[in-house]
Amino acid sequence: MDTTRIGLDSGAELALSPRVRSWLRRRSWRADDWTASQLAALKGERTVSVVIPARDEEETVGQIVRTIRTALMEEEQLVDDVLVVDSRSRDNTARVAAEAGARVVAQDAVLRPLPDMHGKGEALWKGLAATDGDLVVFVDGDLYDFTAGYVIGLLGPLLTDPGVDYVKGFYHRPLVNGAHTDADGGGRVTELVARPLLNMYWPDLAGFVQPLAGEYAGRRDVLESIPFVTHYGVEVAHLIDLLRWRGLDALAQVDLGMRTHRHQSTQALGRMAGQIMLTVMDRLDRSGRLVTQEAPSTLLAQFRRGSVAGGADRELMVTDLAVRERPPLRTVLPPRSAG
Ligand SMILES: O=c1ccn([C@@H]2O[C@H](COP(=O)(O)OP(=O)(O)O)[C@@H](O)[C@H]2O)c(=O)[nH]1
Ligand SMILES: O=C(O)[C@@H](COP(=O)(O)O)O[C@H]1O[C@H](CO)[C@@H](O)[C@H](O)[C@H]1O
Repeated sequence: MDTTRIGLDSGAELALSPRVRSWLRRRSWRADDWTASQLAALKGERTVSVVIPARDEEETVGQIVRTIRTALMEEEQLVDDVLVVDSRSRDNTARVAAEAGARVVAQDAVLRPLPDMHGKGEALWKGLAATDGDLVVFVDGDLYDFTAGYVIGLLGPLLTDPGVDYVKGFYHRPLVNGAHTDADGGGRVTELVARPLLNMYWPDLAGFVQPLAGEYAGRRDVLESIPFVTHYGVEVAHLIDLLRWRGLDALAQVDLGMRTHRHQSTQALGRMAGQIMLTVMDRLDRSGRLVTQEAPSTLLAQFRRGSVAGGADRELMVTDLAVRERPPLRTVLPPRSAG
């Protein structure tokens, strides 16, 4: 089986650890290595939930839900539940998702007595809590070219290899800016922040093509046993925590082809980068690898063009990037009844 199209140049052959080279060969697949009918037959009694975190995604969430329902719930019975977590949307995300056939929950309505937390990581943790599938697939709600193959590819290793607990998607990520497309310009925070930091401090994760991919899947018992960092720290923390707890071989990746999505502004990505850096520094601190006299500030000052009162031509704005963390869900939920 041609499991991957990732070639290694001579420099990489020498530089990459044998463990990562071996992992790349054994733990990289392609979405078309499986079909929905094959996996539907294989899944047996196991159940599958798809969780879509969505904040102001009325333009794209409906098509994603319809694709999943038609291809993977009606034509094939691979997916049992598709949930959209309405993450304080200010548009018609909830209505569009419901009309497309998704179950919809409001992020802050799940596990109500708990105090609210914020951001994408919170939406995902609440989505995990509001579903019960043995396997859980996370799909961003802002994708323009989502196909059922994303879900099929992510489920493939989990349904065929009991040694795999968690699967990340990877893809080519064009950066679409109006009429101009940079074929591999997407994943800016990945290339500028996450990949360098992971290579520096967790080189075993160097083989992940898209460590921040928003499409990934895992076994519920594993997902309920790890913390979910709020905001945009969630993906990088998952990889670091799972590497430490389950080991590299429990992780895998699948080539999903191409991914285009709604791009955020550079300043928004600056805030995302700050949250990822704070998460990485927290993980370094926890493992005793970061010795500092004082904790890093969580405040980010940014400057944006625009007139403000008094005629200044740029405005200083300050954002508190502090991320928090939800504990493993199993420490919050009552024990599941056996059976
Ligand atoms: O507070 C938030 C922030 C983001 N998202 C969703 O998480 C996904 C990824 O977020 P975003 O597109 O902002 O990140 P990017 O893909 O630009 O890195 C999208 O479906 C968002 O609607 C969310 O549910 N709550
Ligand atoms: O990969 C990235 O650099 C960022 C930004 O992507 P773009 O530069 O807008 O294509 O997108 C990802 O990062 C977020 C933080 O982990 C994830 O939550 C998003 O799902 C993912 O798209």
